[in-house]
Amino acid sequence: MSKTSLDKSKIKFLLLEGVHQSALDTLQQAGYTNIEYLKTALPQDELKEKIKDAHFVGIRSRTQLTREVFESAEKLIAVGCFCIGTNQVDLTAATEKGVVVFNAPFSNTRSVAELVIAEAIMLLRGIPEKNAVCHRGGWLKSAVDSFEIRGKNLGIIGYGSIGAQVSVLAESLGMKVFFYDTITKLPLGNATQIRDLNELLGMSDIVTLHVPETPETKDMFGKAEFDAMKEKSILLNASRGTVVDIDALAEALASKKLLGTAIDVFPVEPRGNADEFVSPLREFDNAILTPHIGGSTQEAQENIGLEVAEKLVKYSDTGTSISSVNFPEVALPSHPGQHRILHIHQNIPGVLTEINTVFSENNINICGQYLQTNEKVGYVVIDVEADFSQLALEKLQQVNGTIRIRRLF
Ligand SMILES: NC(=O)C1=CN([C@@H]2O[C@H](COP(=O)(O)OP(=O)(O)OC[C@H]3O[C@@H](n4cnc5c(N)ncnc54)[C@H](O)[C@@H]3O)[C@@H](O)[C@H]2O)C=CC1
Ligand SMILES: O=C(O)C(=O)COP(=O)(O)O
Repeated sequence: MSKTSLDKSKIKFLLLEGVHQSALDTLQQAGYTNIEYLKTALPQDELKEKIKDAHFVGIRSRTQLTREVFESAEKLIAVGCFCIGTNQVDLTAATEKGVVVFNAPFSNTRSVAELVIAEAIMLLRGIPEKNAVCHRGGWLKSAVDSFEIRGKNLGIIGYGSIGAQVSVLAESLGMKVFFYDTITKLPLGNATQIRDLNELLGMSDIVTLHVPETPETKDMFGKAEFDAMKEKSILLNASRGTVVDIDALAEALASKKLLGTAIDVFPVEPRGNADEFVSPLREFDNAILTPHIGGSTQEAQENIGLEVAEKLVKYSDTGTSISSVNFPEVALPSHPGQHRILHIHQNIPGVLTEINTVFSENNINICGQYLQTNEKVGYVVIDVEADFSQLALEKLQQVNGTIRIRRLF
């Protein structure tokens, strides 16, 4: 089953933020040729205009898909986040509109972990400052505040896919790893979970943040947390810019409490490479500032392009919502020769009964059916005899609570 009710050449993909060529190749190989490709994110007004006739949209971390944007996106079926974070998408609004959201939860994790380890080594040796001084014609040959990474304590906050990889790499370099996470996690290697954040901060030479952007992690690292850190320790943040209070960090650098910092993500980031980057951290030579490139490697981007494009193709061709971040997960095996109806509805009592009544009252045989619900929506995939699919489609459109309905051949 890979024929869509709308001719594939009419199904429009809007790909933003320069997603990798592998995404385009995957879509084209699957027969989807109506692709608009842009290298940057779009301001809200332009985005609302462009998204109007898109059936699928592909974004990275920069594009804000707000409720207002979803209101304009009348034809939108699914969103592909070609990254890990989905905080830039109003997932509640997406779900209510029957729009499925996918991401790539693993493909760039190694890239972030490698960057973090490299930065930790650089900062413990004072390289950013020494490098800056050399560039200005100076010479800072000194061993003061210069340390090996071996034997140092690393404190990881958020021991998920990235945090756990940082843990393994750090141990291979001889570091002692401790981590703090809100849920109990299996420590890899010899790592130790610490239940109290302040305790972790007080014992770590290097602290690295790997939490998602949520209401709980917003500003979770402020003055109190800097105060709780060891003297002359280091903070790394390659998670989200909302997690760290940048003014408090600037203060900790100015007072020399910290030996240095590496920040990849900022509360406000330029929309594209042509815009100015503004931050109070610019004045500190011992701050490694990178333009949100933790996951920006060729390897990661190619894998993400393939992974997310495949998920979009699968959802378009077969209705499979497995690994979606906001939708009930459904994958019905194909029944050759049958037609497939995808019905998304509000999760209110009685909808499935009404759906099944349509079939019994009209003598339409169901060949396969799979329903899953979450707190907002129900998603049911039904395979029916080809001759009856048009009738079923028309009747199901009238079912109370219907949000969206689609047919595949
Ligand atoms: N700089 C970059 O280019 C990139 C940044 N990221 C960011 O890194 C984040 C983490 O990525 P993954 O490790 O793949 O996510 P993950 O979901 O696998 O792990 C996150 C961990 O943080 C924990 N956590 C959640 N709230 C917490 C809290 N308040 N305190 C302590 N722990 C908490 C979770 O329990 C989980 O173990 C992503 O959400 C994304 O925002 C991801 C990829 C690239
Ligand atoms: O994967 C993530 O969550 C990231 O932060 C990477 O974002 P990007 O694709 O580089 O805009």
